[in-house]
Amino acid sequence: MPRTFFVGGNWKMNGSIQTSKELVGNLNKAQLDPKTEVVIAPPALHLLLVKELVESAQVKVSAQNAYHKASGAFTGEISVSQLKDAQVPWVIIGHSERRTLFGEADSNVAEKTKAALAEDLGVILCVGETLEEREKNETVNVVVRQLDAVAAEVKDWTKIVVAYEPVWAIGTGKVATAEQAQEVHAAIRKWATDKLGSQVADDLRIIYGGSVAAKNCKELAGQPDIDGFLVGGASLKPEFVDIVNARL
Ligand SMILES: O=C(CO)COP(=O)(O)O
Repeated sequence: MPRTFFVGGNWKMNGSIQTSKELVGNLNKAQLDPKTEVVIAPPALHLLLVKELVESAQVKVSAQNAYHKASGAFTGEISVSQLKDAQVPWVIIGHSERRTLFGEADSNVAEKTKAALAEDLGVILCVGETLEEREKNETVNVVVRQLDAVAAEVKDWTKIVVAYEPVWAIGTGKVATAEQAQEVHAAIRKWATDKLGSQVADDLRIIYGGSVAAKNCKELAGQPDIDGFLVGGASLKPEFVDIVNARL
């Protein structure tokens, strides 16, 4: 079975009630490639509003983060169980901004992923190297370390989408070339084959994130191991629709 193309829009900490309504309104009006799975991740405060406003069954919502405990004295956090209760079907885990700005270690990412899957959520699991790590030729080692940490806790990867997001490409306008991205995606698929078996590896969606835009998405989408995108800045603009339709 060919892997279903997956395009996520990570709105990060952007927008207001009004702009969220406008973004969903634009998506509701757009012609989306029916073969693409679309998941948008608004700020937590806007998640349920956005979920209510989305008209197409093709478009689902995602949280940008979650805490692994079900409930308790964890001020400011939202649990995976609360996401499940609110019928939010996806969660982004391990985004590099969570890792670098909020101190999330590989072990935190692993326990969050495990907890989210236990609630039957889909997980967009982010991995990727810094510029310094790339320059030291450590890209694949870093990504494998990040994936191994999750694989130590999680055996069933069928509800995980891996997002390869090189940190140096995020929000910088400096997109990885199609060759650079394909090389790492292929290494991730090889890791999955060795660690999880060839069937799981064949089915695993590996998406690319980092300065994806209408102007570069088609070439990236043409690579054999690029199964979609996780889009930041451009997911707040009308061009998000062009990215969803990259394979058309
Ligand atoms: O971090 C990203 C998506 O999660 C990518 O962000 P940009 O598309 O703004 O580079």
